[in-house]
Amino acid sequence: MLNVQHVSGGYADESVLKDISFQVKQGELFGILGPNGSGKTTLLKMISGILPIKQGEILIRGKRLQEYGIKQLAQMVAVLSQHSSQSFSYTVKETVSLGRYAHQKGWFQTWSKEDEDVVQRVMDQTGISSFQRKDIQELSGGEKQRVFLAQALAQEPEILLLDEPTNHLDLSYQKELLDLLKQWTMEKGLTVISIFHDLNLAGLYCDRLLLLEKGTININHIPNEVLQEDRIRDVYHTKIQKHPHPRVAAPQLVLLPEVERRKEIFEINEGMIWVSNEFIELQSPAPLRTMSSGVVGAGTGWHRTFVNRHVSKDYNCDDHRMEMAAFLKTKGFEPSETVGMMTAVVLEDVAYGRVKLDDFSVLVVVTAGIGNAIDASKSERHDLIHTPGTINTWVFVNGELTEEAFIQSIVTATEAKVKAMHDLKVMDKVTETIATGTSTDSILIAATQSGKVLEFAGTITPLGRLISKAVYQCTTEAIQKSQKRKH
Ligand SMILES: Nc1ncnc2c1ncn2[C@@H]1O[C@H](COP(=O)(O)OP(=O)(O)OP(=O)(O)O)[C@@H](O)[C@H]1O
Repeated sequence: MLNVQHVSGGYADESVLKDISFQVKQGELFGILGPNGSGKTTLLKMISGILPIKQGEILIRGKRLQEYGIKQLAQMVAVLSQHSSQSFSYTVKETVSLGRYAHQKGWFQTWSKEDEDVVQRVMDQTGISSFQRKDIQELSGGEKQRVFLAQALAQEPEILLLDEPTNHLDLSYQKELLDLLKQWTMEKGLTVISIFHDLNLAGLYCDRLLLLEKGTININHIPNEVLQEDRIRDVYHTKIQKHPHPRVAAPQLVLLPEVERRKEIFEINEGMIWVSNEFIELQSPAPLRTMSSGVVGAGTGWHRTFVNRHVSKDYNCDDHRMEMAAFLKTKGFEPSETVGMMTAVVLEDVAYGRVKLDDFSVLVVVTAGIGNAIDASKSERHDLIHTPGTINTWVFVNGELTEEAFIQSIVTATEAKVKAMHDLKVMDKVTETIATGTSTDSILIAATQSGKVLEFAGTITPLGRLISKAVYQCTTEAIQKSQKRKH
């Protein structure tokens, strides 16, 4: 659809863009990124024919840009610029209708039924029909933006050029606009080329991204390749971290502030554990980085309160997450800051202990109910019944863990738990073989993310050794206490 070949040019004698080449296919949502002054707007002006090209060619549908007449080009390309403004007093509908100019024939321009239909349709699609009689000067920045988008769409272009289209738009209109553009590219084959300052929106919506750096192309590729930590840091001169979008297969970037919130030096220790009949609680002085399977606070996050709540053996609830969150609130805990688990064991049977090396330490807290113990290798012989007999394992690390170390910590802690069950010969009642856990075991790994960097947590690494030892000992002790209570 669009073919940019070795284009150079800019303003007066100075070449802002140097030897730019890329292609955009029909139906693509193509993003142009780059720091301030890198040449994004200049490139868009060249594609729209506003700014002459010094060297190279721009072809639209195989035909050189210069060979198109003004009206012909306006039927192919519409532009929504960053600072669309008009000084005349027009109504919304009149402003949108100006977009039909390129489609009107002859000297005596007539307003056809088709013109009217198109204007009404694009006003509906952009959600501005309800205020079509209002004066454009009376609208908010976001409303104006949508009117100018409708004007560009009324042109019925094949290529839509946008300079930061989400500027002025609040969160929901940003999403709505981009959803709409994406839909048009997919359903109507509209080609959209848009400048983005928000790298996350670009990563979420664009098929391909062109990253400009000082008037040259740094990379032209799929979002995952363009939005690499090193590349963005080098081009934008700022620290960022890449992480996956939680719902969509798209990369997202987060800024890493130079001035971090005041980091207190603290250590998670046994003195912070508080046990009552109702719950075991540990309050951290600052949020810890967590990975857990808690009823509340599951997945990865930052949490400062940890609660293991006692529930009766016949606890049954349609929405246990909601119920648990409500419980936490009644006890004065903030659910968004809490990892919460449930157990039916008597809480005073908790076992905990801290193990140390010179430069870091690990605190483990375990409650173990084994009435529901299961041999994982034969679990298909069990009915699917969730009972509260559960082993809840908390692992607190006073150190800084990598993502790898978090996951390895879960593996290592699980292996140590299985071995404790094995050595105590905890039986699966159905299969009459040694159990490996219960069907509802839960785990938490929480790290202070300060102090020693702990890259790995496999069983023989320094961190793995401490986790194995503490989890094995605490699980053994907690199981023994629970067995003793039963007899
Ligand atoms: N009308 C102009 N006359 C002369 N130089 C200009 C003109 N407009 C822009 N420039 C220069 O061209 C360079 C690229 O500007 P351009 O507007 O294309 O950057 P941009 O990547 O869109 O930046 P921003 O993110 O700030 O909008 C800048 O150095 C700018 O000073």
